[in-house]
Amino acid sequence: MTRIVPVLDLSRLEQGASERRTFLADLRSAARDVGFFYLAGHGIAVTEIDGVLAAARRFFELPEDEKLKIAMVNSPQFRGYTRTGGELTRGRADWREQLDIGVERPAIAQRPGLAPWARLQGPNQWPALYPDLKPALLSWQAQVTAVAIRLLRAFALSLEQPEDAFDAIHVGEPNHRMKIVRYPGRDLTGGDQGVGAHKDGGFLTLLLQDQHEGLQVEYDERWVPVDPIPGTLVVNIGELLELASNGYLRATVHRVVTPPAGVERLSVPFFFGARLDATIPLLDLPPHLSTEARGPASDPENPLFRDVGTNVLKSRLRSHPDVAKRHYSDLIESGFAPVAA
Ligand SMILES: O=C(O)CCC(=O)C(=O)O
Ligand SMILES: [Fe+2]
Repeated sequence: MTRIVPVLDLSRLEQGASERRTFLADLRSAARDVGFFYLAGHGIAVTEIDGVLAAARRFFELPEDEKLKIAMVNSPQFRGYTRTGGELTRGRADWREQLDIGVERPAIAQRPGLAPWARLQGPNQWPALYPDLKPALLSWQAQVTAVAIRLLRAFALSLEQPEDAFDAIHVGEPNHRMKIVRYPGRDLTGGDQGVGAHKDGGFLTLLLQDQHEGLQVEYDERWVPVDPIPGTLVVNIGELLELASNGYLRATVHRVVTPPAGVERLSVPFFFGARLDATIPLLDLPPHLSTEARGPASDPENPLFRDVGTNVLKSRLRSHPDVAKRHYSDLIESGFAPVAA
């Protein structure tokens, strides 16, 4: 039986012209059909994979008050710790705790006329009691960024575009976000929504999951499990790639179901986005592809904008109303974005 969510081996890109061609065809059909695949052959060492999961585990074992010292609500850049139940998906609480990390850059001094999304640039928050976390997560960030860029180039080729078609959206100031996430077991939570059904907002997501099940993708009007395969990353298409390909590629809805009682699940999603100052291009697809482009399936509750910074800021404000109220009340009062109560 073929898997609904296929496994693709990235090293085939380097195995001669014919292997490369079939890899690109497989990539295109996986991304178009289910929008999710497992990536093998990515070149990231097992020790690195084990290391980032161990670092995540140690962070979550810190005392609650230590984690709360770096609570996300301190950060206008939406970086830091969110306790279980503190994040909303479509207005409902997700039962997971997490630490959000972005690109380490200095904050931009505020002045009149600056775009609202310029406030998203700035430093991360790190736990004083666990100094090794920063190098572990920044090392992971660098490795998955390199894989994401290789994949993005492969996507460009698979859509019969120049290899550098997406360079303008990341070169110089790549923008991405990652998280370490812990889903507590059913005995400790208020429901079964680990994270509610959603699409990812960036270009591509590269997800590392531990050995526990829970991730599911919507396919053919049912939920299909994306159970862990050791050594692989799970890749899914984000809304920006759907938008750039006019819906030829699909940003698929997915969710995480709370683990059974006594089990906790860890994951490390990495969201490769576009520069905040970028505008998403509309690719000029060849006729045999453009006739099959469905147009992006924009969620009416969450409309998409080609202007990346506006898009990112609106979705962050919606997910984290406490940060919105503390740091963005001026924007909310001016009607910039609706925010959950
Ligand atoms: O934890 C996971 O497996 C997936 C998380 C996810 O979909 C997200 O954070 O966007
Ligand atoms: Fe997601």
